[in-house]
Amino acid sequence: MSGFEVEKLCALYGRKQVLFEVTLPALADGEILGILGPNASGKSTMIRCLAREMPASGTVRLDGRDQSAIGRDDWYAKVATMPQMPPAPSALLPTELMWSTARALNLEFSDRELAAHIEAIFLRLGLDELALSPLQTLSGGKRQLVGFALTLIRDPELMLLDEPTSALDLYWRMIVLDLVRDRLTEHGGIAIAALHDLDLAARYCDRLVLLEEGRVLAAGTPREVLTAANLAQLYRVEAEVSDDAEGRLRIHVVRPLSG
Ligand SMILES: Nc1ncnc2c1ncn2[C@@H]1O[C@H](COP(=O)(O)OP(=O)(O)OP(=O)(O)O)[C@@H](O)[C@H]1O
Repeated sequence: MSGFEVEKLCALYGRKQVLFEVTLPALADGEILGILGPNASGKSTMIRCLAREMPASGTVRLDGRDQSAIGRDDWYAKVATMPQMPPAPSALLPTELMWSTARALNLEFSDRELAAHIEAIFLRLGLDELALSPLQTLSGGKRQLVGFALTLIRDPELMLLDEPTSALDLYWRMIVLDLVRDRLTEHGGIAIAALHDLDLAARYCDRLVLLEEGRVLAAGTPREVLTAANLAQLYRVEAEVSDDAEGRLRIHVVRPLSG
């Protein structure tokens, strides 16, 4: 695995253009890229295009190979996507969903190995006691954790996560991103996550892209792009950016800017 490159990505819904020549920083093995931007700036659309769920023009290269040159089955084996919507409430059990996803991916696990693998994932995510509870009886946050568990079934080269922590409390937000980091450290790969939480973005992402109305406003390390001026332009908020006692970037949003 050598990297992931995205150049001049353009996407439309009908005649409405939503992404305008979006180029991402070249990503190396082990890196997490955060995509930040206000509502409707195009984050989910970008994740969908990268996941190959909707057409786009431009260049997408995984491991030096053009996306279009990689067969669909091969692509879905290499790329795990967590959509913004968690698994719908239904009578399905979390464990059934994990098994059917693993079967659809043709993973080379014996039944015994797969059962142990799923149990380990559920344990890490605090889902072990809910494995046999129908999804319709789970809270929204727990269903989001089940959605994340699905991306951990295999070791993808690329993880695409659309607001993976939006329904989670403070503890589970960090556990999910710690797990992404651990996966990349242990097995390699790249993660791209659309996020709204600036503190999480600063803490976990190696690089950030700020999206404004489908265009890149800024790209770079959290320290380079999370400036008071960029936050004012992007989100229309007054923010104070400083370092905490441990040298971590701290963002304090003071108020919405009027006008
Ligand atoms: N299926 C669709 N058909 C038509 N327009 C769409 C569709 N999905 C999204 N859009 C439009 O594309 C633009 C970008 O939407 P997108 O969902 O990518 O934004 P986002 O940054 O993920 O927003 P949010 O933070 O609210 O989830 C919006 O103007 C939205 O209305």
